[in-house]
Amino acid sequence: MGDPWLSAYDAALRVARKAGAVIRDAGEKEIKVCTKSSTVDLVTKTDERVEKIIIGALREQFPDHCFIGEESVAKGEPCNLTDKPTWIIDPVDGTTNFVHGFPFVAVSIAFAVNKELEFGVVYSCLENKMYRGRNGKGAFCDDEKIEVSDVKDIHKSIIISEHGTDRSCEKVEKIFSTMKKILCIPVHGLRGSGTAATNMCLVACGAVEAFFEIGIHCWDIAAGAVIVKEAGGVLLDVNGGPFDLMSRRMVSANNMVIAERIIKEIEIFPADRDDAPIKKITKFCKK
Ligand SMILES: O=P(O)(O)O[C@H]1[C@H](O)[C@@H](O)[C@H](O)[C@H](O)[C@@H]1O
Ligand SMILES: [Mg+2]
Repeated sequence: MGDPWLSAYDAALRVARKAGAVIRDAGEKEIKVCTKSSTVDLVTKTDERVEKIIIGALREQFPDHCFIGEESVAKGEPCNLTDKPTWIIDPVDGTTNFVHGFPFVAVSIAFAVNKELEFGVVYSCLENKMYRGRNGKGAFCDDEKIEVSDVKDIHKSIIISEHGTDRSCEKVEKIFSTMKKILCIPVHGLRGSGTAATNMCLVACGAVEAFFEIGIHCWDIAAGAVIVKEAGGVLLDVNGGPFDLMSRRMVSANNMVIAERIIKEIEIFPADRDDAPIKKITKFCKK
């Protein structure tokens, strides 16, 4: 049998580039900002427009496929991963960065069949870097093959995490307590690009050893998960168990030694699963 998902992969690359160009253009103009689940969970017309462009183009070519998109889910569409061919899309990963002109913004498109991720494309559109990975076929940044770092000594590592968009003090305390413990191991440094998709690509290309977060969504990490795995890295749950795309928690690392060392320090807090019963999110826009 040939390569059943090659045309889907090519379509993902094409539409990611197109989406990135729309985001770059929109960043030059005035950006009207609305909020979703909290006052720091930002959304713009560009997020919605780009998601429509991506899903519109893919649906035209693949009318039988299913779609999970960040902005569609916010409007009340289901977020269930079934065995059917399913696209998992974050049109603008790093919306806060986009709004502020902080230069890491990514289009993230993944494709799963039988609940297995087949490929992932992360277009870091302000840097103009196309990261991509296909199951069993390696990971690339533009035309260059990428690999995770070979560092096993946590003391020689850089670790990424993020603060997320839930600012309840209890959670923020746990996030900072975890970060403090990791910093005091000590590691070489802690970083955060503001986009989970880009963070995972930084793990994949060996710039950092690990990225972990609780509270991310499947669309933030699905494409990055393929890229990390294909670059030789590992994906785990924050409790050391198997990675679960819908669980809203993840550790991605260059190897098990680094992953398990970080996991020892992570203070876990609850996050509702992505496939929990649907809650439409009310959007607030200032007049
Ligand atoms: O909402 P977008 O798509 O910009 O993505 C999120 C990031 O990817 C997270 O890592 C990050 O922690 C934030 O939750 C951020 O919202
Ligand atoms: Mg995102």
